[in-house]
Amino acid sequence: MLIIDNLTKRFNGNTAIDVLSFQIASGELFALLGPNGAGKTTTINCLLGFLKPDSGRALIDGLDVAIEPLETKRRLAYIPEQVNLYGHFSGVENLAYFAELGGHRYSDSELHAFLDDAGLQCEAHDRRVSGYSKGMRQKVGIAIALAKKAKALLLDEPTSGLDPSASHEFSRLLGQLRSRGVAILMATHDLFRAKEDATRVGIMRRGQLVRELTAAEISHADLEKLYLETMRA
Ligand SMILES: Nc1ncnc2c1ncn2[C@@H]1O[C@H](COP(=O)(O)OP(=O)(O)OP(=O)(O)O)[C@@H](O)[C@H]1O
Repeated sequence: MLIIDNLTKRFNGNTAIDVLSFQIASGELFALLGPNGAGKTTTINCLLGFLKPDSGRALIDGLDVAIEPLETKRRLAYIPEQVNLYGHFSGVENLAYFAELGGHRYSDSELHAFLDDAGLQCEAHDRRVSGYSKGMRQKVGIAIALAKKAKALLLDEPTSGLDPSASHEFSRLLGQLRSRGVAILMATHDLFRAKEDATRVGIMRRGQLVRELTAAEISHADLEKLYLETMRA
């Protein structure tokens, strides 16, 4: 479970997040849409504990990020637009390192099994990550989420720059994480993936959640129309 509770964040007097509240249950994927500067990344940074909110709370698995920063980080996995891995280490070495930071130590065969589950081709497991594509790096990110047994996953524009098959494969992996009970927050500009992958879709504007809908109840065309109308309002 992931909770944003009346969160407000200002930068030099400018309000980036304005009394924002929403909840994401275990096994749910909430897609957060909104124009550049709407406050999506700032929301994620508050959940990660990278930014301290001016008021309100961010909770992960019932724990307040501001009060228990280390424990909440252990329960979280984060996949930004470019997954940061150590380029001179292999996929399996990166996974071992990040899993251990999350308090989990695995055997070599267990680590390879996580990479297999995340769809990374066998021949790449022991290769240096510096030669990986964006999609391959994301698979290591998914493997880290699996190995950490993360309760919540934060994604910031994960499908930008992925080709259609990599994007489709990525959404299949998100489905797997959902079925394991992970609560997923995905900030995105990709209306198609939001409609396809999310249980709920939120539209943010000027730091506020101005629309919230159930993905299954809206068509692709209507979501786009609603988004554009919300931007014009
Ligand atoms: N570190 C910072 N210092 C000052 N202002 C910031 C900082 N981070 C974000 N902002 C401001 O907060 C507002 C929200 O930015 P944010 O990056 O959260 O938007 P976003 O919805 O993620 O946008 P995008 O779709 O472009 O990624 C913007 O006005 C931005 O300029």
